[in-house]
Amino acid sequence: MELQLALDLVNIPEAKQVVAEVGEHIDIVEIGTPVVINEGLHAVKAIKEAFPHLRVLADLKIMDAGGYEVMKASEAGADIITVLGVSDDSTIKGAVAEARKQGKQVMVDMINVKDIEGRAQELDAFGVDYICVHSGYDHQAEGKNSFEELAAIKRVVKHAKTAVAGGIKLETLPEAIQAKPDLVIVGGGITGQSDKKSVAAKMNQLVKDA
Ligand SMILES: O=C([C@H](O)CO)[C@H](O)[C@H](O)COP(=O)(O)O
Repeated sequence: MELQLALDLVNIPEAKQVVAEVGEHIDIVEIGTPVVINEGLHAVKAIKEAFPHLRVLADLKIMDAGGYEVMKASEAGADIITVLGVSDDSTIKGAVAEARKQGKQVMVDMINVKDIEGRAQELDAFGVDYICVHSGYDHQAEGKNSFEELAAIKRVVKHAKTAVAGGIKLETLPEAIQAKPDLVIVGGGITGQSDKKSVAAKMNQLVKDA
């Protein structure tokens, strides 16, 4: 099991500072959607150049033009690029085809997918690399999490890796890892803490021991 740090509410210099602090305790660093909106793909390039040993995920949440957007994120240095599960099949297939060409990976974000199990089976057949259940900020504000959805995709996904994201904290991590996802994604649970390094180290230990 691996740990991904999501950077959402920072600019490029702040992102570098956080990764410098916790980098030894994470496997993947995510350039979050708000950062991409604010800074563009320069943020992906800057973090990949500064920390070449870490895999970088560009959380573009692609909804259309899958092939083109995966190509641009790949050029910026992203190793993994996100596409929305609610997108058209052709968008997802285009993203996967381009990722294969570029030697990159595609993560599908299942945010707002209604038939989680059915869609996960379809996505698995399209050859996506990761399927991620996710309670976004707005769902988190309503007290939701994705732990049941994780158990649901674990029942049906045969090839893709599984991931879980959305409001995971040190205290809720044991519940998140119960269904044994391949990847746990944590943003505010690390970046919102005063001692980020120690929290990241504890989370990484739990993830690696699971
Ligand atoms: O994808 C995310 C969200 O939609 C904002 O872009 C976050 O990266 C993801 O939810 C993880 O962050 P936390 O919920 O703060 O753990």
